Amino acid sequence: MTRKPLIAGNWKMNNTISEGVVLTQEISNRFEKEWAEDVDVCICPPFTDIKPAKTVLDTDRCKVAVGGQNVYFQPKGAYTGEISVAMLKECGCSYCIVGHSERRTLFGETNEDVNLKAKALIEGKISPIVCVGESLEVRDDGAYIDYVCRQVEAAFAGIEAADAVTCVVAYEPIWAIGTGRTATPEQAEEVCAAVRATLGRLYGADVAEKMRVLYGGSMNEGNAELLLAQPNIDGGLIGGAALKAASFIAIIEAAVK
Ligand SMILES: O=C[C@H](O)COP(=O)(O)O
Repeated sequence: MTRKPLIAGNWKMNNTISEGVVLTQEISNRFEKEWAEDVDVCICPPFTDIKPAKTVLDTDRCKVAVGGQNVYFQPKGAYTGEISVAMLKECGCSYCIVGHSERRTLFGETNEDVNLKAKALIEGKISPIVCVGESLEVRDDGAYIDYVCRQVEAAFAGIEAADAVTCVVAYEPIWAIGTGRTATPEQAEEVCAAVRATLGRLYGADVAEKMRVLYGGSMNEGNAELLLAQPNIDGGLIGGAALKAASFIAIIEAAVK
C-alpha cells in the first residue's frame, strides 16, 4: 500500500516570533500548491511561534500544517510552564511531537508520560508523532531493535487500533540527531520495518500498513531521497535542515518525487 509521506520540521528552541514568521513566509512562498496532493507537510515551531506561523499559512492558503513539539496530558490546572492539548488545538495544531529524545534525556520524560500524552492528543484529535530511538550505547550493545520496539509498545499501551491509525511514529536514533551522522538507508529501514512489525503485532497488518513511520536524524537535502525511497520510511522528522526554507523545501521535493 502507498502511504502519503509526511515531512515534519521540528524547529526545536529556535526562532523568535519575528524570525519564525519570516521562515514560515519563505516556506509558504516556495511551497507549490499541487505538492499537497502527494505529501503532508507540517512545521513544529516553539509554542510562542505556532499561532503567528499558522496565521501566515492561513493567509496564504498554504497547505502546510502546524504542530507542537510537546504537550502536557492534563487538560488544565496548576501545572506551571505546561501547555494543554486544547491550547495547541486553538493555535491550529494538527500534529504534536511526543517523546522526542531531547525530552526524554534532558527533561526526564518516561515511556509512561509519552503514552499519557499520546492518549490526550488522540482525545483532542491532534495526531501524535511518537518519537522512539536508541542511544549509541544501546546500538553498540546490539539490542537496539528490541529497545525501540519496547518503546513503541509502551507508547501505544491501551490505545485502540482505530486511534493508533491516526498516530505517526518517528524513528530517531539518538546518535544521528544533530550530529551530521545520518543512519544509512539500510540502518534506518531495518528499524522502521521492525517498528511496523511491532505495530502489526499490536494492531494487525492492515492497521500497521496504514500507519506512517518516519525517520529522523540529520536528514537533509543530500540524503533525503535515498532514505525516503525505503519501503518502510514514510517521511522525515527534520531538525537542522528545517530551519532553512531552501533545504526544507528540497526535502519536501524529494518526498514528492
Ligand atoms: O526532531 C528532529 C530530530 O531530532 C532530527 O534533528 P536533526 O535533523 O537536526 O538531526
